[in-house]
Amino acid sequence: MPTSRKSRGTRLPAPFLKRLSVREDARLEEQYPFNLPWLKEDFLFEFSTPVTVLIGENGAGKSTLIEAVAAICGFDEAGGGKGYMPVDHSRAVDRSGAALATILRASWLPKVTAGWFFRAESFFSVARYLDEAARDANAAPPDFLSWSHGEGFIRFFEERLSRQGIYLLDEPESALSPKRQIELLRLLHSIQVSAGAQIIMATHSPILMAVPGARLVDVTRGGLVDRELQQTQHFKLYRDFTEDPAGFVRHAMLDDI
Ligand SMILES: Nc1ncnc2c1ncn2[C@@H]1O[C@H](COP(=O)(O)OP(=O)(O)OP(=O)(O)O)[C@@H](O)[C@H]1O
Repeated sequence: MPTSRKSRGTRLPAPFLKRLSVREDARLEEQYPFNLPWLKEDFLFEFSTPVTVLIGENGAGKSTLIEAVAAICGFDEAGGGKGYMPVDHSRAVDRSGAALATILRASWLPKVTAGWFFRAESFFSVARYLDEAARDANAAPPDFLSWSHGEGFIRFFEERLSRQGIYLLDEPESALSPKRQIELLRLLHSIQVSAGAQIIMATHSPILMAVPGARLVDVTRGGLVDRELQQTQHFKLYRDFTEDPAGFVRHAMLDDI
């Protein structure tokens, strides 16, 4: 992977963010986000691979956890990198991730500040912001918006993920066809192999869950649980669907799934 290592870069391999735990002095209040079911006083998550894939049911708290990591990294909660504010904050931006971050302790080796928080819903604002910033600097704008939504996403990932840093991706599949998801899978695999960057990604896509060597972590009510791809609910559902689409749909109509 072509990594533009600046003098401040590290030679150490990812993962750079090693551990997240609840601070000893934290008080877990009754309201969201402190009442997420897996958030206990002894919550501890150790990152062991360059690519970590978070899975789990809708509402499990994956986005909230990723937003908290974004806040810890100093990234804008609405998406972007350190020091970027691409989204108009005059309209309410949910600060739950930042609230969660206040009770978490993060351990790094080394602390990296480069990276990006990618959210599908703010990609348009982020891409426009990057164009404006480039024009202000008399540079060529990256122009991610002149492509289709999915093509723009992939070009953005190709450009950004080749740099050393920590990258937080929240459901990046949302604009990607299965074929484009395979392109992203290839990129993620190269990062898993080179360890030049750390990726923490929440996804519902079984294709993106299949990054060879990546750690697959299920966010459940009881805690964060390691899984094999074939054990996941997502994989089993898609497998059953592709094996017998008509039978699968018949069962689904009966609310039998
Ligand atoms: N601002 C909020 N106030 C109260 N509850 C919230 C708020 N934002 C999210 N929640 C609740 O917190 C839980 C976790 O939400 P979150 O978006 O982190 O889940 P998720 O695992 O990312 O889900 P999905 O797969 O649908 O994206 C959900 O039950 C949600 O309804």
